[in-house]
Amino acid sequence: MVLAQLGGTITRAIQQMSNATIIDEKVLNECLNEINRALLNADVQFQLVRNMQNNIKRIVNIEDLAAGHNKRRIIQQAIFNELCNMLDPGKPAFTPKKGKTSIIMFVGLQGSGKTTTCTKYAYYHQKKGWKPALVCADTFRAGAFDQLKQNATKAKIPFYGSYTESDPVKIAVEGVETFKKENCDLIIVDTSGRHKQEAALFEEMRQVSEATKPDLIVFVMDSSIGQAAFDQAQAFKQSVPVGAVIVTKMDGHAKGGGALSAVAATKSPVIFIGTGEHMDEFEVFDVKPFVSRLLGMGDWSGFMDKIHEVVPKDQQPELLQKLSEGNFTLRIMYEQFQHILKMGPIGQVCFFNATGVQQFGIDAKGSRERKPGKDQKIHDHDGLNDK
Ligand SMILES: Nc1nc2c(ncn2[C@@H]2O[C@H](COP(=O)(O)OP(=O)(O)OP(=O)(O)O)[C@@H](O)[C@H]2O)c(=O)[nH]1
Repeated sequence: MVLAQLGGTITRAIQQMSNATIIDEKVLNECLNEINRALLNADVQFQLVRNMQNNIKRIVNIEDLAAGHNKRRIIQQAIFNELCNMLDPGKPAFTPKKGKTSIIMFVGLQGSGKTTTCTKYAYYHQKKGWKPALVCADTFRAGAFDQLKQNATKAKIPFYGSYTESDPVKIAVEGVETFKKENCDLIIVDTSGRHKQEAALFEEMRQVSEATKPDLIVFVMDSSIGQAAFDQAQAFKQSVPVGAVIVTKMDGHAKGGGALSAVAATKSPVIFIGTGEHMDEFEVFDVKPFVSRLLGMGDWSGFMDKIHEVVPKDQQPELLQKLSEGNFTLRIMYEQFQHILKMGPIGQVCFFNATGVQQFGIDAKGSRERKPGKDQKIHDHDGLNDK
């Protein structure tokens, strides 16, 4: 995980600055140069890095700081705030409400992980009591519908798509209408992968968006995209009103800095990160805890969230009751031990998910060839029938 290396380098630069006997302009510049190098190495866009350096210098005016000021803390705080600002466009993404129909459209480059992420997003909400549904409007990649169907079936999420219809707008509209009638509160529309040179495909994406009127358009971005992230993300934003970003493959060897560039290009926040191929390898993204973890400052809120996730909710009051009565038996200890094991290696709990709870696997892409002779539309209510 190269982002962890980035965090390590920034932390070391701050540490070196802290070790200096006197903190003057030269020491500050050395620290900032080191941080800049680390960010550029992690593929963060040059302009963003330069803005960050200028902002910190403007906030931390060494000459003007009186002798009594704790310069180290002020600089540390300024670096922390600037990293947060880079990832925070200042306005939150649209938040769907349980029980009220919301349409969420997923867009992105080929292979960025849209189909996988659509299912993860649906599964995440389904676990929280929502009624999600998936619509496959990807008519470009043969096998996309089979992949979505397979994932949806495993997660028992209703899905809609077609083997023969080649118009994604038609499928998207039909799917959305069908699931609206079924009172689904989260209708997720998966679209084909495309890149900014493909004008026709961009036009098609715009039409799907216009026809389905999504409440939120999510730009799915592979964390390994690197410096190309800014331009690609900007091209998507110029065609459709992207309102949020999901960064995938954060478990790989990607430098991850492209995420910062995508936020800047789309002026939209990162809402989730994908941390593996499996359905539950998906985490809510919060800027401050993320930057805290990046700088090795720990993230206790994330840790507590994880505990709440692995200890079943219905057992929590009973457990608290027993503990408050001083009733701590070997069985309770064994059960809690089992829950803690589900959290995976402790070092990764607060960084990038390694829960080890892999109830459903998501398969790799299906065949690139369409299977002939299948002409029926598929609309499976419980997702269990493999038509
Ligand atoms: N390691 C890892 N792999 C992922 C993650 N998300 C998706 N993948 C894998 O990335 C590959 C591409 O994912 P898809 O969901 O098919 O991507 P797509 O954007 O729908 O692809 P197109 O429809 O061709 O544009 C698959 O092998 C996924 O299993 C992730 O967070 N981590």
